[in-house]
Amino acid sequence: MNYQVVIPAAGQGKRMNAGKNKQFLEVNEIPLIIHTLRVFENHSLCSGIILVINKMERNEFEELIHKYKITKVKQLVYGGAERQNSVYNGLKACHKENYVLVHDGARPFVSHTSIEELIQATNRTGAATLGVPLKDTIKVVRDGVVSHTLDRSNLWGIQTPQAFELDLILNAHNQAIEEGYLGTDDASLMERTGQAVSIVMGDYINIKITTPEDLIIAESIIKRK
Ligand SMILES: Nc1ccn([C@@H]2O[C@H](COP(=O)(O)OP(=O)(O)OP(=O)(O)O)[C@@H](O)[C@H]2O)c(=O)n1
Ligand SMILES: C[C@](O)(CO)[C@H](O)COP(=O)(O)O
Repeated sequence: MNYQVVIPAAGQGKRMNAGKNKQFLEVNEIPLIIHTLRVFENHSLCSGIILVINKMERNEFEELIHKYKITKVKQLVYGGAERQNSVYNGLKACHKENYVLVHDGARPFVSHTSIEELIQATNRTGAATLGVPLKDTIKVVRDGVVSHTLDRSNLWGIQTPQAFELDLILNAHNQAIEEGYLGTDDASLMERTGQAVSIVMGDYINIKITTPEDLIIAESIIKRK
């Protein structure tokens, strides 16, 4: 079952504190975004990539796409102030095909196996997300004091890709706009429509490169590949 993927890469990388979009930072001498794009460039089921970028960075992205021969990028779409805005802009550019995946440009280590398991789950429920059971104890904290501890047995760390039937996720985004809801992932918008979202076991190495420490981990992951 072929799919298209929307890759939001229009953030500022504030938590990385690198003075530029973290997508351009190199891991093992290759820009982060190229590591991510190559996953889908090299996946036979991926029919096309919609890359969501900051308008001011178009030249940089075009140069990298050309240099590294990423042929599946079908369109460069401009992002918005929030990740949700960026993803929505990317979804609107998708053509009516089976499934659409939404995957953070800052997650370079997702595997083809995980993607294919995600698509199989989407066949069943119309929506699915990768995730991993949490390993740390999670507590709710208010004003610097622990309020209570959550039952870890039902808590998952959610990753991307997340996969959807295109019409369903577009409807969910439109509903979120009408309700003024801003979520931190796309599955949460689907949940609000009452749509079942399947959870698919991901890999703990499918990390999101967010803070400087993540670059150290990324270098070691790459070296072990
Ligand atoms: N307005 C935004 C915000 C985020 N993203 C993208 O969404 C993914 C996940 O977001 P995050 O890891 O938070 O990236 P940044 O927003 O760049 O990081 P920060 O919050 O530290 O600024 C990233 O690939 C990022 O480029 C986006 O396309 N548009
Ligand atoms: C979508 C996501 O990667 C799932 O864990 C996460 O919510 C993105 O959060 P961010 O703050 O936009 O990086």
